Amino acid sequence: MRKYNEPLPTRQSRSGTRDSTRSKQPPRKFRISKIHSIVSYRSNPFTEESEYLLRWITPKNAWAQEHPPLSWHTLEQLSSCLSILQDYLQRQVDIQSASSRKISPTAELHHSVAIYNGEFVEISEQVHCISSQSPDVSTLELRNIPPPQELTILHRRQAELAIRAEFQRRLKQIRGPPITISNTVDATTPSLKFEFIEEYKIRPGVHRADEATITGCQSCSPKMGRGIGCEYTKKCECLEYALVNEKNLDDKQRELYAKIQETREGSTMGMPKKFPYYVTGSYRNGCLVSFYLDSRHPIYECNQNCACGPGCKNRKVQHGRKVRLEIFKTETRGWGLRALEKLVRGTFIDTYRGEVITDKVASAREAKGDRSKASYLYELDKFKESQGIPQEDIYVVDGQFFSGPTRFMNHSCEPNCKQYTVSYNKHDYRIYDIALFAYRDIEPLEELTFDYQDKDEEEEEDDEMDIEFSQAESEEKVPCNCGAKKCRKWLWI
Ligand SMILES: C[S@@+](CC[C@H](N)C(=O)[O-])C[C@H]1O[C@@H](n2cnc3c(N)ncnc32)[C@H](O)[C@@H]1O
Repeated sequence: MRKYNEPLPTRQSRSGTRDSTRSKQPPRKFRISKIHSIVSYRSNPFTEESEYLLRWITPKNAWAQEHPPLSWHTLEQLSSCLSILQDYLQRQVDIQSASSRKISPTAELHHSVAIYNGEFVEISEQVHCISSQSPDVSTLELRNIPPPQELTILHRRQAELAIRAEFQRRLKQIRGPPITISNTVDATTPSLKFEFIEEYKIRPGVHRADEATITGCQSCSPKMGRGIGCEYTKKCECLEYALVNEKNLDDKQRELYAKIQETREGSTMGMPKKFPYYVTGSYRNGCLVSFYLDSRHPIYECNQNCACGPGCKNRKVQHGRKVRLEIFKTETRGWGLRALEKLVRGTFIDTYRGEVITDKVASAREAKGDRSKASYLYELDKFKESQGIPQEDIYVVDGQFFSGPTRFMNHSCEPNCKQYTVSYNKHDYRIYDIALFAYRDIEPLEELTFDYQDKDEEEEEDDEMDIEFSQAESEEKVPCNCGAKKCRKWLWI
């Protein structure tokens, strides 16, 4: 809990314009409120500190709407709610660039308003403002509210540095090797409304398959063979779901497998399978094998109900990121992601995480958003066709407000990474991990990208035919700035 006991002197009391006869204490019920926004800024002539005028959220009744409480706060005091300051800085930029429109940040306040000192409290991880116990609370006619001064260069810089420091503090809390941030393009920082998470956040209406369906391999043990866990694909019930190793099929199996591929019906159980990861001491140890990199086959890792134990080599993605990453600002694609070390083909980077929401909620969020702004929605539709799942039952991962570093990965039509389905429950077709792997060797500081469309070649050919036809609707589309020779020109076709 954060508290500031010393009430700030108000502008009115310093300038002597406070009209104490009009002083109004807000009704008791308004004493705790969430913060709405910053509506003004001043450079305090006495302390030379920056001070921001905060508007608090008021209940939807006439009195409250007409008398929104406001209070002045220093940058230090805003340290627990810097995303509000970040919004204010962005709004100042927007106002300056909207040359045809004059926007006043206080335009919506038509009446006399209360300006009084507030204190911050954190309730359920959200910052609220409570009115100070000080009697120094007054009302002020709107015309007396100072119009926001233009932020001094020094104060803007101080605010930007405080915002950047907060983002770096959050980066340090992420599990695994360090993640840094770099921006040589401008002074911005990714939104502080965004939070890093380690696991999916399951939202209402989304259900994982029953725990009882999480079956594990029972005949395996931690010390099998060369001590690599589930080495023997014929013995391991998890690896039974792995990709068929065509090289090792006998004639009868080869015939059956060809039929299964043609009709997409039948079972590959009992056929030799391919282990997904390199398991021996080469520099590729732990990397996804080419066999999987080039196929769209899901990876079924061992799970908590398996007898092989945590050291089993059929567990890679579940142990998390092992590479050092950097979030950096690009010239034309917003923020991007790069690795600070060389990645060999098949290296696991990280999963794409977020809130898991229903298709209906995703559509509503999409409709609310601006198409030209960034999209962070990723459909979990890998098994849609094979399992006949209707579109409305598909879940969607939204990485806008909660996610991991891969949420900053941009699209490329010729990407250096690819996304793969990783499942720990063979019987859950609606929730699984989306894991990003290097698709080729990648040099340090090279931007990491993947193809947002993730289509097979056949589908891509269809799309190419569509492009000319659909360019007429180009206003709806987001232009692609990947710069690849074979760029499809639009992000989503
Ligand atoms: C998952 S986010 C990637 C991170 C994003 N650049 C950011 O600053 O937060 C996807 C969004 O990034 C932008 N983007 C990604 N790849 C792009 C590309 N090749 N060309 C233009 N914009 C791109 C688009 O706005 C897209 O909706």
